[in-house]
This record gives sequence, structure tokens and C-alpha cells, in this order.
Amino acid sequence: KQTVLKTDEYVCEHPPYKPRIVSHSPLVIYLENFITPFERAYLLDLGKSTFAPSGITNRASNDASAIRTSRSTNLAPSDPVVSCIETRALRFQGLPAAARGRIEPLQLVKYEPTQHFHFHTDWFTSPSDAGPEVGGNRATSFFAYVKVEEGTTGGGTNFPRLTLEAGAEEEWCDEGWVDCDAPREEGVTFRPVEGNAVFWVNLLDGQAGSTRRGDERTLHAGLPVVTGGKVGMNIWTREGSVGEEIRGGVA
Ligand SMILES: O=C(O)CCC(=O)C(=O)O
Ligand SMILES: [Fe+2]
Repeated sequence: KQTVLKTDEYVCEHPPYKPRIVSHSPLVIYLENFITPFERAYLLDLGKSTFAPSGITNRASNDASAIRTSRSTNLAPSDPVVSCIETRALRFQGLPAAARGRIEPLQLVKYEPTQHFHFHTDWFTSPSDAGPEVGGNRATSFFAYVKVEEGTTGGGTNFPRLTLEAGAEEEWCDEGWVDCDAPREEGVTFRPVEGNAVFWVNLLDGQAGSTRRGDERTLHAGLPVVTGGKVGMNIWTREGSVGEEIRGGVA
């Protein structure tokens, strides 16, 4: 297994990932093979010694430990592999390279059995978390599956307010991407599949100059891992630049 990067030999290459629309409104797109095997191994190695209890940003409750029991770590934007993935995320969104400063440091999230992230939105409900100095609110999210232990059960990403196109459920299940054992009224549950990612738009369209409101339909949860384990990765793009303190001066 290749985990050690010879930086001088590294070339950023984008895999031929395959997008598929899950929902038009809210816009949700499933991305097959978005993160390569090399990148997965590399990112895990990069983050391995810095995992700490995950924080929460929507401070509805001051007991974060009951809501988000995972451990997480941020990855340095200056790392060449991290930067390559940022470039991919920007291009996918049709954004120019100059928008790099809108991406928050990529965040790995690790779950062991019983660990979960209760229902939440990635957009901030409190305006004080989404001020201009931090780039406003989170416009979009990617959640990628970086590591899924063999024999993992549970640990899906559930969107209770989403529905697949009529008649499409069977195909999504057969691909192994969606958990169709879950009752349909519980929405859509993406199964953790290494290398794949889910992308969605968090904010409703707004009039120019006015604050965009969060889309309640993007509510989701990281369901408890039952057996095995998973490591996911958040890629959050803000409405504006997140600021130098947060990205460590990497624009
Ligand atoms: O673990 C998951 O499936 C989702 C995690 C999540 O929604 C988050 O970290 O914001
Ligand atoms: Fe989330």
C-alpha cells in the first residue's frame, strides 16, 4: 500500500468520477469514485495523529457530545493532495481557481461502533456563525467516504426529507449506494461506499444582495455505525472567502 508521498513526484490528477443526480430540488448529486484509492490512504495517514472529539457549529444544544460523537481532524490546505481535491471540488461546482479561499479546511470524521452525528444541517442556523469575516454561510457540502472497514454495518448518511425519482429505488439499491432496507418514509440513506461522495446545495436561491436562506430539506444525519467503522470527509464551500486565519494563509 502506498501511503508515503514523494511530494516532488506528485502530480494532481482527477479520476474519471461519475456523477448522478439524486434530487433536483434541493440539488443533490451522487459522485462515484470521487476520491482515489491513493488519496484515501494518503488522507488517512495525513490525519491519523490529530483526531479529536468533533465539534458542532449549530449550537442548539451545548452538549456536543450527545449530538456528534465522532472524532475529527482538519487537513492543511497547503498539502498538495488536499489542494488537488479542493481543485476538483471547485471545478465540479463550476467555480474558478480563484474561489479556493471559499473552501473550509477539509475535515475527516471518524466513527466507531455506536458513534453518530444526529440530525443537523451543514448551514448555520445562527447568523453569528455565518458572518462576513468567515465567508458567510456554507453554500454547498460534499460528504465523501474515505474508509469503510470490512463488514461495516450502519453508518449511512440519512436525508429524511429526500425522495428518489419514482421507480428508481431498486437501481440505487442494486448499485449498493442506497440502503433500501430502511423504510421509505425515512427518506434516502446513502450507504458508506469507499471513494464515493454525496454533494448537495445547502442554501436556497436568493435575490442579489440579500442573504440566502438555508434549505431545511438538506437535513441529514450520520447514522450510528453498528459494526466496523467509517471515516468520512467534509468539503464545505462558503458563500465568500473564509479568511486567512482559518485557511492558514492558503488562498
Ligand atoms: O457521517 C455522515 O454520514 C454524515 C456526517 C455529516 O453530516 C457531517 O459531518 O456534517
Ligand atoms: Fe453534515
